[in-house]
Amino acid sequence: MIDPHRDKVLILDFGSQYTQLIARRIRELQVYCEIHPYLMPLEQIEAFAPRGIILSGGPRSVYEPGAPLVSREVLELGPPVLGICYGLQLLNHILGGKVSPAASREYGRKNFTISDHQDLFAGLSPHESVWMSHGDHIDEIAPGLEIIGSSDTCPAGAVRDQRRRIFGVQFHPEVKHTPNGGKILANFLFGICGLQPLWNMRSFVEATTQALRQKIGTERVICALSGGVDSSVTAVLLHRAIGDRLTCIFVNNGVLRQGEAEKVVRLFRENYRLNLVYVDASKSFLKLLEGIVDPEEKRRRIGREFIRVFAEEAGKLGQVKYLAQGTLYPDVIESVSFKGPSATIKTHHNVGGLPEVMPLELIEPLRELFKDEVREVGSELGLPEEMIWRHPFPGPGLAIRILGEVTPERLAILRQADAIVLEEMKAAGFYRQVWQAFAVLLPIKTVGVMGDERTYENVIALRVVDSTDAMTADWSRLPYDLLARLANRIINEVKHVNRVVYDISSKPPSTIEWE
Ligand SMILES: Nc1ncnc2c1ncn2[C@@H]1O[C@H](COP(=O)(O)OP(=O)(O)OP(=O)(O)O)[C@@H](O)[C@H]1O
Ligand SMILES: O=c1[nH]c(=O)c2[nH+]cn([C@@H]3O[C@H](COP(=O)(O)O)[C@@H](O)[C@H]3O)c2[nH]1
Ligand SMILES: NC(=O)CC[C@H](N)C(=O)O
Ligand SMILES: [Mg+2]
Repeated sequence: MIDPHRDKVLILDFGSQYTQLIARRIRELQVYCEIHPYLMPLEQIEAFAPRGIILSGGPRSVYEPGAPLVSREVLELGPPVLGICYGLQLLNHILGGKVSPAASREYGRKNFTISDHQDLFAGLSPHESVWMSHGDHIDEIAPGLEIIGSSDTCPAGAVRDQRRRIFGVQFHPEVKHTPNGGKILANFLFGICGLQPLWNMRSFVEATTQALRQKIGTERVICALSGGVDSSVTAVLLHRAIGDRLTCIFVNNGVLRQGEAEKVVRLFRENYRLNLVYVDASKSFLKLLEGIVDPEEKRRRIGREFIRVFAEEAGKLGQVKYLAQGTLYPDVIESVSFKGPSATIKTHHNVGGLPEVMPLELIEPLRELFKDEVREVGSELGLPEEMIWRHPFPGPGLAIRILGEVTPERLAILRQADAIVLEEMKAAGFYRQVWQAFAVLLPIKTVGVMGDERTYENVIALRVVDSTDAMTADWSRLPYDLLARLANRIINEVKHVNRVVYDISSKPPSTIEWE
């Protein structure tokens, strides 16, 4: 078996907003890569054994005191190096050239003239459109470097040293606004570094299954399973590796969607025959939520109860060594990035520090993957489409979509409305096109008229958003007739609702959820 990690690329991060995009593009070209802070020690770089090194862009200027630098040794390790934007300026600086502020800042689409098509620009036209975003430029080119491309205001727009296999571009090949950026990256990876496109989810599944078997040996593993994409793929992958030695714990917290508990249990018990402990703790959760209207207090109570229930169930299982979690690569990057541990990581991302409660070692088989790669793994593993394309659903569930107190009556209203939203979104073919679609029950009543009778009933807000990572989002421009159908069905079919409104706020300044 060929190891999909064999041909890998190291991306040293200098703080560019595009660093993750570089990684995405390389992965799309089927090459494994990792992002590390520019301060990664030389021995660690050597141990990582990259077959190509990319220096990212960054907000600083190389000539400033305290600018982020790497030692010259990094350029002399052996693997070819590609500097992008700040990375190019850095190369030039380290190799003895001069970088200074340009007369005019270049920002946006630019025409770029290519003067050499041998390696980095093989197969490209003499003129290409590229995306620029810089205020500094190469003023004096370092000894050994030659110019292979330029724009009207940036003479040293692309440079190389063929002997030492060092390359640099002032523009950003990783953004879509550089239409042939992918070709340039492919030239670097396949032409210059001589890599092979080994990274695909089939080989990932094979390699990871073996690695998990080796690591876990004869020990036992537990996994908190929500039925969401991340924990489901984690569970199925582990089940494939260690079979019966995996036990999943799925908690019904009383605020799940309509039919969700049954669906998750059926899918995992019947299709995968995996050990699934189903804990119906809905009574205790709902009891704890009685009278609570503050959103943060709802979250805290649900989080604490999750941990209690989980610990109790895990305790019943006896000797367990590992806890599996569906941590993804963006979570990892956020916590190791150039800027240091990020404050934006959501505290809710795992079940809330379970390892502190129980002395378990963590297993995170998806920690190298982006969400779309996780979905592909799910597909390789034969998970049903419905599960793979499921919208994210928060751990505190419907509790944070019922504004005000969570009561059995109000839960029933929201569940039914929510089920209609999902059904109609799927029927109209819009479910997969949007990031999330759900109903929210508002804590107010409004007047309506039904069959000549005055009504005084609840309002449902519809929230449907487009997003790529939930960090920013915009309301989806759904067709009016779909909105009309949603409103009609909800008002007609759900008792105690007489009005539906559509949320047209973007994030920021609003958030996706209402609480
Ligand atoms: N009802 C539940 N029972 C057991 N574990 C749960 C439950 N809800 C959430 N969890 C745990 O909390 C983790 C975080 O939940 P989160 O919603 O962020 O991720 P997910 O459900 O795996 O995927 P998605 O983001 O697609 O919903 C889950 O991966 C799972 O381990
Ligand atoms: O597991 C979770 N526990 C939570 O407490 C929680 N709050 C928000 N979300 C999800 O995170 C994304 C961003 O949501 P917001 O824009 O509302 O912050 C959206 O996808 C939300 O659904 C949660 N997920
Ligand atoms: N985007 C970048 O990498 C910018 C690099 C450098 N700070 C400049 O403005 O030229
Ligand atoms: Mg979830």
